[in-house]
Amino acid sequence: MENTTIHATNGTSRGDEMRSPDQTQSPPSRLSFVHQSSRPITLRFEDLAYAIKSQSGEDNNNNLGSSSITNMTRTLLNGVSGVVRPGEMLAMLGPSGSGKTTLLTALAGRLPGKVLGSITYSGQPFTSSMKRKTGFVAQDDVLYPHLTVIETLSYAALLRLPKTLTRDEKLQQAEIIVTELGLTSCRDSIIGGPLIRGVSGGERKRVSIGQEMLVNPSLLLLDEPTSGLDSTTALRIMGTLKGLARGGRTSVVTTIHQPSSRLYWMFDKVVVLSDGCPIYSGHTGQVMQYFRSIGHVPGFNFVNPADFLLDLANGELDLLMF
Ligand SMILES: Nc1ncnc2c1ncn2[C@@H]1O[C@H](COP(=O)(O)OP(=O)(O)OP(=O)(O)O)[C@@H](O)[C@H]1O
Repeated sequence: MENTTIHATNGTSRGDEMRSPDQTQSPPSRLSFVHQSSRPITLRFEDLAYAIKSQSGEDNNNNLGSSSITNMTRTLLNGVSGVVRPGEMLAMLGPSGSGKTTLLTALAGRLPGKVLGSITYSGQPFTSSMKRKTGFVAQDDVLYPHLTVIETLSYAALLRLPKTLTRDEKLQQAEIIVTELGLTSCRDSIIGGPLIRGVSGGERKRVSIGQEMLVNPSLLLLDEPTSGLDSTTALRIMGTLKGLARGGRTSVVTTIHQPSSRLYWMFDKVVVLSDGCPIYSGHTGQVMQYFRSIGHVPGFNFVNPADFLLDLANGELDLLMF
């Protein structure tokens, strides 16, 4: 049985789980193909640390243009652990620059240089076979500006779905994704780009997510999937991802900036980062109980635990009563 792992300043762990009613229900979905995942994966990361070498230049003599370069090491992640089982959704929360994207990129096996600690995928290291089972939606997605929404998804379906499906079945999957992600009204609009006006930023983000959902990943990693979206659209997308997680036994990991309370409760687990260090890693339902147990109680009645966590991660301790 899995125990909740909580890393905080004192490293304490707690066991009881509280869940909101929202967490126990998976939204219905019609993603027929993507719900057929037969390769569920447990993602486990333990004590991750990552540092980069940066150079800072300082002019010694401006007239002669000479300068001294100092090599500095900057730690971007330190002691981060967690586990995501098939069907679970994990959120990475923290202030801007706290290391969320770095951690997500590490879990996707895409970080250059050495990541200390251990990352395993059902007990195995990252391999090219694991890469094929992983979907990654980056913060700045790259799409062809001249293709329409349905063309983009149809090409992705034709290129990336297995040969066991007929051409018509593949195209049908693209249509299902269009409906599922609420893209029907812009189905035939071009994606667009800096020079040609196309779909909105939120619609564009949904197309990027759809491209990855199409291929039925065992592990789906998404960087800020809800940024720039209104809360209703954000909830709808997360509902779709939750349906994918539950139905397809996909492990879903996302970075997220400022989730609403309803969005927060859609996640099973959360890792909260502060300057690259975890202040919490475990079940979403246990957060308040855990921080209360170590003396951090919100100064007023927080409706949204995410607000409390972000205050903590930002060092806003004056908002708290001890
Ligand atoms: N290759 C790099 N070289 C120098 N600094 C880097 C590099 N990659 C990341 N950083 C720094 O590491 C820190 C963490 O970056 P990261 O993108 O992981 O943060 P984040 O929590 O995702 O931020 P945001 O919410 O703003 O996207 C930032 O201060 C960033 O500037």
